Amino acid sequence: MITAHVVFATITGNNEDVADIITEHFEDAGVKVAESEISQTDPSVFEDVDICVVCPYTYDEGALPEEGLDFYDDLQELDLKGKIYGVAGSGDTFYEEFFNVAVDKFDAAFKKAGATKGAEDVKINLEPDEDAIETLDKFAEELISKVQK
Ligand SMILES: Cc1cc2nc3c(=O)[nH]c(=O)nc-3n(C[C@H](O)[C@H](O)[C@H](O)COP(=O)(O)O)c2cc1C
Repeated sequence: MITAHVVFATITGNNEDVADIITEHFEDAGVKVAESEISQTDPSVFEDVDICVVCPYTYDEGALPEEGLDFYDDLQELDLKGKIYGVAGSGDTFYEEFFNVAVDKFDAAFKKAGATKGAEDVKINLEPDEDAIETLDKFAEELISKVQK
């Protein structure tokens, strides 16, 4: 059975919604999945699953979630060779060049840990709408198919 862990950081709920959509897709596809909030999670949980996902918000012109800084630092120190990862976040296009910068930063952290990118980064604007849900379903599907290869 394929296993996955989805970690989210949220202030107003949008990234929890993003994580819920991905988690539900995994469940419907028969993937054994856990979902947790970033400050309550040690990144070493990723060592025990096939698919690793982070859904972060971006704050203060490109800043990572404050409560996720330890997680972010520790993630880069892990050895995640052979793991499939994906990053999907919600930001706000109002912030222009800083739009969803935390997604790029987590992508770099997973790369540093040696994990394999299973799907392109997803950058959602605010609350996920119908189009965003479709994009997130595709994202989850791609991650699963990458494991099956
Ligand atoms: C003070 C402040 C700063 C923000 N800075 C950024 C930013 O630099 N880039 C971005 O994409 N979104 C930024 N946002 C928007 C949030 O990332 C966006 O509303 C996101 O959907 C919040 O996710 P959450 O509902 O999971 O907390 C900012 C929001 C606030 C209130």
